[in-house]
Amino acid sequence: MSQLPPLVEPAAELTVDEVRRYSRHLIIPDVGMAGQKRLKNAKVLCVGAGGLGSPALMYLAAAGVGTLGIVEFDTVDESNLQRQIIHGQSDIGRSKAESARDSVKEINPYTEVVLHEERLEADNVMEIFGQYDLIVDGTDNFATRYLVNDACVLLNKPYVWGSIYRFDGQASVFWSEHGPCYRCLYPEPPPPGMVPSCAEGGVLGVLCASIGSIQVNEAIKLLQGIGEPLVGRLMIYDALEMTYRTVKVRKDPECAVCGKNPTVTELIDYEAFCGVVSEEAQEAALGSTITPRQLKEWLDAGENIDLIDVREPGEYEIVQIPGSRLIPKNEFLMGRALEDMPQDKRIVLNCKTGVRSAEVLAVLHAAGFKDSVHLGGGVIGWVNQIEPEKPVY
Ligand SMILES: Nc1ncnc2c1ncn2[C@@H]1O[C@H](COP(=O)(O)OP(=O)(O)OP(=O)(O)O)[C@@H](O)[C@H]1O
Repeated sequence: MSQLPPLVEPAAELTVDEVRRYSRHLIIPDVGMAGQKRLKNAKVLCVGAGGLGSPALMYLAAAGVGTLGIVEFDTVDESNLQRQIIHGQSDIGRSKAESARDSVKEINPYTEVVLHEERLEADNVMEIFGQYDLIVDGTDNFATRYLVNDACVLLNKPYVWGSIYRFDGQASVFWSEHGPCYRCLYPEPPPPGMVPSCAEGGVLGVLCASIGSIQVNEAIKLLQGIGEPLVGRLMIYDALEMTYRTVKVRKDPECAVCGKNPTVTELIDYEAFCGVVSEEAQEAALGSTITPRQLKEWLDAGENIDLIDVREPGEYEIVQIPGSRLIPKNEFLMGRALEDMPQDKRIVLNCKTGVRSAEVLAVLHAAGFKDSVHLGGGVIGWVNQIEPEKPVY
């Protein structure tokens, strides 16, 4: 991919204060006065003010982007602060959108901030995206990614994408007019439960800065029309090995949304498309879900049960239900754990919130362990109702 034309026209002028503020940009030949004026005229939307959205918003603001939109519906949780550096201790419990706006304003009072305090969904995305030149995605779920992608294709907007997990990060720019879209790379979402989220698997806080700042770098290049954008390339970063590499991504002529004969010509139901919980799991959980109080009664009465925790070892180390033993979900999905299942005891599964245990329950029911059950609400529900002195995460 060679250089693309600038996405926005330059603003009429910079004030004396702005010249002082952006002087280290202005003396870069590739940016200069014209480039900085383009940033001033730019309208950039960041979806999510979380791990990726934090550094993205902070650097977009510091760089002098004139208008920053923030779509975010959630509030700041203590467990966010390890990586979501746009929020601080005193923001716990506040709206993330408002907290992010305050930080942006502190970094750069010349940036106009527009808040969209709602969940981005099929029925608001076109109206919101229509107000911006470029979309930076800082979200963490497949339904939103396919939604953002499809809306960007339909509106012909560049989509600056990033993804993080533990020590691994990826970034790319999807822009169907000039290259592939997200669906060309990932035509289908993974089956529910197959790809763990950061909430399940964890994420190194500083990885957000590495990938979020690459997203800002790409946004700035696109707005100004400089350098080689990541259009048609996927950047893969391994923070443990400390390697960056890029691989080519080709436009798929059969792509459902940007191909020659698209089947997706308007927005769809993305929650259903991404199947947050599989149908098998939902079916298995029907009539086979117990409450924390029920489990407590069984444990106190010495019932003949085998309580199996299907989370990851690091999660088990933080907090467990007394008497449980650990067998991570994948051991069931790969079929390895089934051999060790007791024939003479009722199996009770638990995970963090009840999603993963429902997936395993479906596997157990299919393997003939029909009376096995799982704990609705998982270990979080257990701590809240039975052992509130224990930590949650
Ligand atoms: N459809 C959406 N509309 C608006 N904001 C979204 C949407 N989907 C996700 N987000 C926001 O994107 C951010 C993603 O941030 P991050 O991946 O760091 O996760 P988190 O949800 O804050 O943390 P965790 O899942 O670990 O508790 C979150 O603040 C989340 O509320």
